[in-house]
Amino acid sequence: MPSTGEIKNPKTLYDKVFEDHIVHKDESGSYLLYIDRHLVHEVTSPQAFEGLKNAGRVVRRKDCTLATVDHNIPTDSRKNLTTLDKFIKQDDSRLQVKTLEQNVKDFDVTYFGMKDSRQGIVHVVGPEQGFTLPGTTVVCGDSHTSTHGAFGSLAFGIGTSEVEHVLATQTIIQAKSKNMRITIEGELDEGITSKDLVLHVIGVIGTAGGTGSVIEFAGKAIEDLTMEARMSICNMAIEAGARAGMIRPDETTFKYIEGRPLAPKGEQWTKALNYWKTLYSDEGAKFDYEIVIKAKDIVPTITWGTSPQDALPITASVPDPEKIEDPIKKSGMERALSYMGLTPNVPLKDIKIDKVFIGSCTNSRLEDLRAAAKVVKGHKKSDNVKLALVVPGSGLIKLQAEKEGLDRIFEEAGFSWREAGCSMCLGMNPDILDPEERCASTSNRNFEGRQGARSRTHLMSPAMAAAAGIAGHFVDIREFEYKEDKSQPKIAIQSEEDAELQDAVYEHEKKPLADGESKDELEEDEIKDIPPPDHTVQETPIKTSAPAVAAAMEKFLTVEGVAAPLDKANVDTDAIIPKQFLKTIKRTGLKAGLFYELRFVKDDKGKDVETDFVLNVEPYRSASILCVTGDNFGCGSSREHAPWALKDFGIRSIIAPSFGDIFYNNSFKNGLLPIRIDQDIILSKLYPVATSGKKLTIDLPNQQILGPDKEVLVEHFEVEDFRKHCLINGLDDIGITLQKEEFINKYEEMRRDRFSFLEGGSKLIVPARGTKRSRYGNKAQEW
Ligand SMILES: CC(C)[C@H](C(=O)O)[C@@H](O)C(=O)O
Ligand code: SF4
Repeated sequence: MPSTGEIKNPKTLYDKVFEDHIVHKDESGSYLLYIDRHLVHEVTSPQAFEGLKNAGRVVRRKDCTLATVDHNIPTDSRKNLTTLDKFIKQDDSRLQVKTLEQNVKDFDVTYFGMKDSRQGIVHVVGPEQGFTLPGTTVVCGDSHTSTHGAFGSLAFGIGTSEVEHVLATQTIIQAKSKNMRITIEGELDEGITSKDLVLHVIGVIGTAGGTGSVIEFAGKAIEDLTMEARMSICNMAIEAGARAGMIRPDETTFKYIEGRPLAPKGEQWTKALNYWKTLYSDEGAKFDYEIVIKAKDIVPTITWGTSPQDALPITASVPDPEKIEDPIKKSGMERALSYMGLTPNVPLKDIKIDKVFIGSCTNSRLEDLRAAAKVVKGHKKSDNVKLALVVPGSGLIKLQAEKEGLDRIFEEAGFSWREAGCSMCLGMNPDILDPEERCASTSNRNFEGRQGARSRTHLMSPAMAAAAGIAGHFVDIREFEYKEDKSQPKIAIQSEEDAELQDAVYEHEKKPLADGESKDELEEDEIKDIPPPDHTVQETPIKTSAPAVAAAMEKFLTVEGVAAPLDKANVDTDAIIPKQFLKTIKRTGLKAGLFYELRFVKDDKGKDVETDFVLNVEPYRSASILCVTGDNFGCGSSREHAPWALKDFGIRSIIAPSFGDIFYNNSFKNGLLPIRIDQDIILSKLYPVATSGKKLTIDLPNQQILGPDKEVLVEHFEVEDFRKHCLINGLDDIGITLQKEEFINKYEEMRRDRFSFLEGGSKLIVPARGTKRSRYGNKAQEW
């Protein structure tokens, strides 16, 4: 870090990146931020493109947009892939993929389809291609966009309405988050991975621990990590409830990026590097929260329950609810144990598994596959393990792994080697667990039903998942006996085109850095002052008269209705609307999927039968308010289908102590009002009214909640002025933002100069359409 003496106005890494992207600030404190990189996938984009089409709008910055398919696609061998119609058997999955293919064609967006080796999980593809760069703002209609923060970018998941907003305006409306720093002091012990580290952190701070904050991960243990390991950590920042995770870019970062297809080259590289080296938290910068964890305290960690915070050392036993005093926590633990089919006090190492999943945007990179292959080498999959899937994060990772012979190692051990995609991480494709099957999984979410109806997921590192596949039960990786297999793996033969594409990205694998080599290459004195932006942040008052173009939503003034009581914490969006309902390309008709796993069970004939879940009981079938007692409602996935489903059911407002950030945002975009109220007030004043079946009134103009006799129960609730203004007037954000076009133009003018190394973006990619770069021959891409 360059020593600059005492810094007058010390800033955090987050502050710096945020400030460098402000296009405009209105007097209510709401910011319009410029977005440098927008990743798009098939699940959260159809409704956004449809919105653009209906309004006659175009994609503002095609060069800042990159699309691929990942969630819906089968992971079977693509050797015989001819057409999507034949290859994707599930109708709704095929429709989503084909809809994206049509949209990228109609809007001229760079796209890696299933016949392109560069296709993969969106969060693997961005960094792999050098599209993700330090100091950029990165968004995607996907909660794990936090992954990209490993590069020192400000990267976060958004909902579909925001996807449309970014496509149309290249900006996003944002409030400033809080700054949190988690420092991991000291060095990790041998064999402890970034996955153990992040599971440990979430176990300590909880899934709501980072709510409202951007977490900067710092400390020696983080600095020592590779980029791939750093990505696994930031990937799961969302599981800690954070808006984003960030890590200061350093030599490891620069080395990773250099030479990648979309990385800046020549003079632009030097200019970029000079800027990137200014991206760190200044000494004395103010963090709202500081957490320090000792690296030495981190051991191999796995989850036992249905939330990522249910993490324990592998040496522990299944927790015992009898030892818990807090009644809410106790009943939550009982429910989780019953769902997971676990008995208290059984050592975790004694728990047998049915399946293994090595993959997902958390752990499907080369380093992960190598670690798993090292474990598997020379062993055989245990007989009680029905399936062990290994799913590379991208086609290029698959090729490189095959070049190294990893596929042979897995296959010889009885593991199944697949094509790139999200696979069993959430089972929107054919890879799912059967009911009550237990999986050792390298993914990031162990929610109920996540990998299939009544599936049981345990999160862990790739080495631990691989070892569980060999032993048939969970294993402390430190005790695992590796086999030294002398036989040389058979190396796969690649086509010339594939080899070329892969070299462009993985060439550095051939020449690993010698210790200390990188440090000297980029001297401190190369750091030059980057001129400050030539634009000043402009403030304008909120317009009170709505322009015709902006009026799109139902107005929200007062809502009077029955409030359905929900005595639960950490209600994730997977629970609000399970994955099978995400395959729609419309925003409506989602009522049937709302709380599906809680509202229905199957009878003997496989028909849905209603449970006694609150929304199935009178008078709550017509509830317009949800009164939740526990924290973190709507955590997890960015699926806007959650507010769509709630709205479709008739819910207009949700009261809870706290909310998942993305869900909170998505609600406002759909005329739904989430209200944060202290838990003790909910429990003492609102919940009793809800359980009595009487009505509450939400008065947004006065920011009050009234009881059945119109008595004031909550004197004042908080809501940002801008959001309130939009709800009351039924305003659509895009219309409002487009009125600020002059500011966007001005920002872009500055950006072309100061951040010239970001120009061109995805449009610098060698075109995939009908070129020899197609993986399966020289034919044109299907689209
Ligand atoms: C489909 C998408 C909206 C979702 C997300 O936002 O995370 C998915 O990737 C997930 O992991 O649940
Ligand atoms: S978390 Fe799973 S489903 Fe979501 S993007 Fe990552 S791999 Fe795909």
